[in-house]
Amino acid sequence: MTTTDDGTAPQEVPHIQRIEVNQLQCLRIQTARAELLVAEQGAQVLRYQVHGQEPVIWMSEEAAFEAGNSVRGGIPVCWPWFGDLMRNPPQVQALHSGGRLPAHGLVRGIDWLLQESAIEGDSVRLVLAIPPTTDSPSLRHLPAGLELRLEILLDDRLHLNLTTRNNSEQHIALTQALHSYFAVSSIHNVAVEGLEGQRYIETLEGWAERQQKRELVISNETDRIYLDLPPQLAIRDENWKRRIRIEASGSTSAVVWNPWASKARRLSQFADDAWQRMLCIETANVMEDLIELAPGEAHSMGVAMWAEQLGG
Ligand SMILES: O=P(O)(O)OC[C@H]1O[C@@H](O)[C@H](O)[C@@H](O)[C@@H]1O
Repeated sequence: MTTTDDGTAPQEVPHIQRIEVNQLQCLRIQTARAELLVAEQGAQVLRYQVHGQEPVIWMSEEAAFEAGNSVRGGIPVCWPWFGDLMRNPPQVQALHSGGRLPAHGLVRGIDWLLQESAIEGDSVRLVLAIPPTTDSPSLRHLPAGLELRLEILLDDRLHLNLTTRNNSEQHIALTQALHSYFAVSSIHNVAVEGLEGQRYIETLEGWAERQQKRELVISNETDRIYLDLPPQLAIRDENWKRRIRIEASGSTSAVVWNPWASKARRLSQFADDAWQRMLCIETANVMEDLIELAPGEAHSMGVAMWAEQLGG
């Protein structure tokens, strides 16, 4: 039998393993090509890295992996509202009055339930769902019967698909995001492709509407909501000679965020210089791209991400 350097039997790939990272129960997936780590809390992707390459997804060196707190980095799920509830469309605000109203909604810090895990050839599929709203203290103000699940598929790419099903008896409105923290060689050496000519809301200057003239380069604190987007965006990274492709479905809005130096000092689980190594491009349904569902209706928002060599 072949053994690895530490004398243990090599594990077949793909495989799915349960591990604990500090206080969090996680699923670690290895395929011949890549590694993926997903926390049951928040159904949060914590790591996505193709073997031998720089990580696609950034994780904070100061991440705490604590129960009840969203981890800084990875891909938090924001639902059923994005950002500050008071900045959301009135239909979304109307649904929430009681209980805590934290930024980015209610599901980042709660345990999701693993509903499916399957190895299909060289790929691995997981499905996680929030608990029934009536069972969860944090969700009990939501209409009974509102369901949310995240399907995660790892093949040559990472695919996430977030589905809301309104099995309640009332009309609902929500905003949401897959809050992806991408890893970059240096924020000073990347450009975001695909935003040229698009409308955006500059949240740092009174939520004024602007138009993106050229390709976006980040040169100061950035917190913008882009609207009417085509499905394909990309981060071109000259130092790492790669382009991260980001392909959205069921979404025409995206949030682009980098805190830059001064806000970085005020963020939790975030090193003072970490802003140079990350860039959030968050596939979203926000502002006028909100989701409205009559009883019985469902909506899926997805993102696929992968890295290509520059020039390829
Ligand atoms: O610290 P949090 O709640 O994870 O939010 C981080 C950032 O998330 C981004 O999506 C927002 O646009 C920013 O305004 C916010 O600062």
